[in-house]
Parts: sequence; structure tokens; C-alpha cells
Amino acid sequence: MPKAYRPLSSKVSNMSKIAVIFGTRPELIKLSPVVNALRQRIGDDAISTYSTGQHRELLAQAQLCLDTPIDVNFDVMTHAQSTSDVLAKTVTLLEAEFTQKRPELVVVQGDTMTAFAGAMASFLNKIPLVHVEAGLRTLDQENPWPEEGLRQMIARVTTLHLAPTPGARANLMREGIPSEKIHVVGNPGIDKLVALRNAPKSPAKEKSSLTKGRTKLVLITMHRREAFDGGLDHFCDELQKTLRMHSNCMFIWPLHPNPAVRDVVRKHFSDDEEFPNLCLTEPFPYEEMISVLPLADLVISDSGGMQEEAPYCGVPIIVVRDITERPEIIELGLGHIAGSRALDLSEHVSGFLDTPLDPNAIVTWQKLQGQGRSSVQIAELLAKLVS
Ligand SMILES: CC(=O)N[C@@H]1[C@@H](OP(=O)(O)OP(=O)(O)OC[C@H]2O[C@@H](n3ccc(=O)[nH]c3=O)[C@H](O)[C@@H]2O)O[C@H](CO)[C@@H](O)[C@@H]1O
Repeated sequence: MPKAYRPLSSKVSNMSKIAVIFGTRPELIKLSPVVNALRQRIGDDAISTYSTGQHRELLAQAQLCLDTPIDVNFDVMTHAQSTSDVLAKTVTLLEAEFTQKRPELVVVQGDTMTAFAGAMASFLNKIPLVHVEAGLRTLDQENPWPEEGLRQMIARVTTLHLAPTPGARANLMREGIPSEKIHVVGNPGIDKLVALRNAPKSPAKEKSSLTKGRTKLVLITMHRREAFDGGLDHFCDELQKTLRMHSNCMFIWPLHPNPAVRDVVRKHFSDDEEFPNLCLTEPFPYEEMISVLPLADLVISDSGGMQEEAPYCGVPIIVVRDITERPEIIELGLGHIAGSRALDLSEHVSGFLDTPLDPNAIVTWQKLQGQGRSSVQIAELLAKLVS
């Protein structure tokens, strides 16, 4: 049994009505505002939080800023275990907990293995499941893998689908889900971003301290599994050309801790002096990301959250994927798909740096994301479902 797992935790009150499950950095970023809104709406004891610890370090780093207590930490990750081991362990632990504690609702978010395990455990216990970020689809099981498959399977056992946008709602209805089971609520991941931007805890950063005398700032993040199959190598080749072509830009790349990312990147950029306009760093704490992002002129990323946050802050994004489940940002002209190999990256960069975004498109995206009020809407909906 994992060392940090406290069996049938005494910290979770038997009166807990809603169990909220997360395990990765983006799940915590998106669910923490929901947990806080629920605590305010129906009381602290009514909510219990479970972390699987799927992203151990990144979750701990994000937790420092998001102040959401974790009632039970399963800490499931151990060295060299298979994905099915992690899944089996997580479903077993959650199912045992739910069997004893019988929450009235289980909440999962997005498309991770943690969310899928939470969904299976609630299904096996016949506990109604709420899915946050329901209905994002590419309809290509391999892109992104395994997320597209996981979120489609979660939808099959979900009771209440909380779709971020009307487009996500339409996707669910095409799968036969009745409209009364779907609510469009925006994106709670934006709520904390809005709150932090309105009341920053630390002084704003100066752009010049980041660009070191250059005129433009480009932020990069990369971590998807599709990229491990040679795509990241191609991306690094394209990035080398881009760094040479855009010597007036400073490129900052907080590296994901996954060794499959770091080893490839270090191989391509072993000589610090060859590319003085590239800064490879440790992952930014979330609060720092939120303060740096609005200063950027462009983001290059394969991340889902960055596709939401960058355009929200009025920053264009080059999406290093073959397809996106957030087609609205492409349709609005706030993002561009460069493909998972990022062919002609340098031209894509020039295109965005030379053309300002349409301010109306930015406002449309901000409205689609809920403008910082998503978690309160979610808490109102869930409050009606519990005793
Ligand atoms: C297929 C897909 O799109 N799935 C997504 C995937 O999440 P992702 O791709 O968004 O994951 P990441 O990129 O790891 O996280 C992003 C967050 O991290 C912050 N950040 C980043 C770098 C850094 O140095 N410091 C930071 O603080 C950043 O601001 C942002 O908030 O799973 C989620 C969970 O289910 C889903 O919701 C989500 O759709």
C-alpha cells in the first residue's frame, strides 16, 4: 500500500457530501476554485478532496499558490510501474473509500488517468458523477492520446456534464446525451487567473527583466505524449532555426519534469552559448506563470490549459499538435495549428508577431471561458443536487 495513503481517512468527515478527485497540476488548477466555491456555498465539512498524486512534484508546486487542502493523498506513483498498475491501484483505493464514506456526488475534471479512475470508482458504487470540462473532442483517439479516449469513456458514466462552451455541449449532444444533463459553465481554470490578475500577491514582473534587452518575449511549454514519438526532436530542430531567425526575441521554456521531455531538449540545446535567446528553466510555479503570461508576445505549446489561458490574456498561441479540441481559438484567429512536428515554425512565429490580434475575438473567448465566474456557477448547480 502506498506510504502516504491513510486508509479510510479520518480526515474525511462521514458527512462529506461531495468527493472531489484530482491528481495532476492542471486538474488542481481547474478544480481548486470549484472546491473553494463549494466550501463557501455548502460548508467545509461537506466537501472532501482526494489526490492520487499522479503528478507529485507539479501538484505540490501548484498547491503552494492554490491553497486547497488535500484530505486524502493516495500518492500512487512508484518507480517503473505500468499505467494499468496505476489505474488498478487508483480505482481500488477510491472504490474502497466511496464504499465506506458514500458521498452523494463525485466530481472529476478533464481527461487524465485520475479522472478516469474516479469515474470508474463512482460508477462501480452507483454514485452520481459530475464531469467538469465535459465535451471537449477531437474525435481522433490517437490525438491526444490517451486523453481523447479517456474523456469519451468518462462521458459514458457521467450524470451531470459541465461543458465549458456551447461547442462542447454540441459535441455531447451528438453522442446522444440529453440536453438536460449538460450545463455550459465556462472554465473554472480561468477563475483563479482572473482573481490573481485582479489582486496579485506579488509585485508585477517587468518584461525587460525577462527579455534581457530583446524586444519580444515568447513562452514555450511542451509535454504531450504524442511528442515523445519523434515529434519533440522535430520541434527542437524547428526551434533552432526559429531562434536564429528571431534573434530579437527571448524564448523562455519552463521544462516539464518528465525525463522523456528533458532528455530530448537537453540533447538539442546542450551548448548554452549557441542559443543566447533561449532560456530553459524549471517549471514555473502557477502564480509566476500567470504573472509572466500576459507579458508574452506569443506562446508556443501543446498544452490544453495554455490554449485557454494565453488567448484569455490576449496572447496568441501556436499549437504544436495536429488537431485541437478547442477549435474556437483557431476560428477566432487567436491560435494557429502548427502540427506535432511544428514544420515552418519560424514562419508561424513571424505571422503572429507581425499581426495584432482582433480585440473583439479576445473578448469573445473571454466570454466563452466564463470570465472568472465558472466555479460559482458550478457550486450553485451542485448545491441543488445534495441533501
Ligand atoms: C488534451 C488536453 O488538452 N488536456 C488538458 C490536460 O492539461 P494540460 O495540457 O493543460 O496540462 P499542463 O500543460 O501540464 O498544465 C497547464 C497548466 O499548468 C500551468 N503551468 C504550465 C507550465 C508551468 O511551468 N507552470 C504552470 O503553472 C499553466 O498555466 C496551465 O494552467 O489535462 C487537463 C486535466 O484534466 C485537462 O483539463 C486539459 O484539457
